Amino acid sequence: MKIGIIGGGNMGGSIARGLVRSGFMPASDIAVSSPRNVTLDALSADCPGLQVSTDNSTVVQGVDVIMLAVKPWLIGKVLDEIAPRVAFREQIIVSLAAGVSLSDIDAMLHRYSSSRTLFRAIPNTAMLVGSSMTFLCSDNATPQQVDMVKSIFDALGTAAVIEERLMGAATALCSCGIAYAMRYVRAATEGGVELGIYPHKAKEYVLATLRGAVELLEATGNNPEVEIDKVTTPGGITIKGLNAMEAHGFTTAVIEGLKASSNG
Ligand SMILES: NC(=O)C1=CN([C@@H]2O[C@H](COP(=O)(O)OP(=O)(O)OC[C@H]3O[C@@H](n4cnc5c(N)ncnc54)[C@H](OP(=O)(O)O)[C@@H]3O)[C@@H](O)[C@H]2O)C=CC1
Ligand SMILES: O=C(O)[C@@H]1CCC=N1
Repeated sequence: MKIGIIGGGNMGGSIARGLVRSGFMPASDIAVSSPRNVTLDALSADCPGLQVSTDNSTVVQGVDVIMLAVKPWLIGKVLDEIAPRVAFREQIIVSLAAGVSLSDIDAMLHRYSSSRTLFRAIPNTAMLVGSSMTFLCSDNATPQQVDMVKSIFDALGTAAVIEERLMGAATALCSCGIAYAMRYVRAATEGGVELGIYPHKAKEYVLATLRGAVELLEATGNNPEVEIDKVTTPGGITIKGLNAMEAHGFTTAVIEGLKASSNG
């Protein structure tokens, strides 16, 4: 398999770096285009052998999968640039653009081809370390094509194929969600500092605690409340902390944040 990636930023760059680092494919089978040489030079330094170009239409030649990793408002412009060089019957287009639907992309390509295979992929920034939760949906794809695209994102973490109607919710939960998790880490770290722990130590302790929480939930399969019950001694300090957090809107703040993201 060969992959052409248009846009070498957070997403496009992480896909290229992640696929090479994981050993999923050699750098020589990946081509990346981006307008600035500084972006391409950094990618080439990390992934020797990668094919790089400032010309988007170059990277679509001879690849099986074309990834669109540019900002949402550039998708139409990029498609107009590459469409004359795309073999729509053979090449799969995967858009990473949040909020741009399969039918939006289909409409942009209507004048170039009557039949095409389209995917949307919504990963998160943890692709870089092989731990992204990525959501996929598709139009006009065979089961083999779905397996092929899923295998790419499984190499960068865990991929799930979902209905397109759920993409907004999934984006909020897991793609924006990584920023929300970071904000919890920052908040907990700041709390630790106020309680007298050095910042770098507080962050280390918070991360270790979160790792433990994730592993407990994964190992037991329990609802988080079951695990919370094990921590909250009646009349003890944990319930006092939880109730103070709820009094300040913890759960509501998280849910309202997710809803705001998903409506955006
Ligand atoms: N960031 C995230 O967490 C997530 C982002 N997405 C989606 O992924 C897409 C990319 O986002 P992200 O990677 O964060 O954005 P970045 O800004 O990090 O990367 C975009 C890249 O596009 C390049 N670029 C700009 N104009 C063009 C062009 N005309 N042709 C080719 N490349 C171009 C830029 O190049 P250069 O560096 O050379 O200037 C840049 O490297 C967006 O549509 C976003 O909605 C989806 C899920 C999560
Ligand atoms: O904030 C955004 O719009 C992008 C899409 C999902 C994560 N970042």
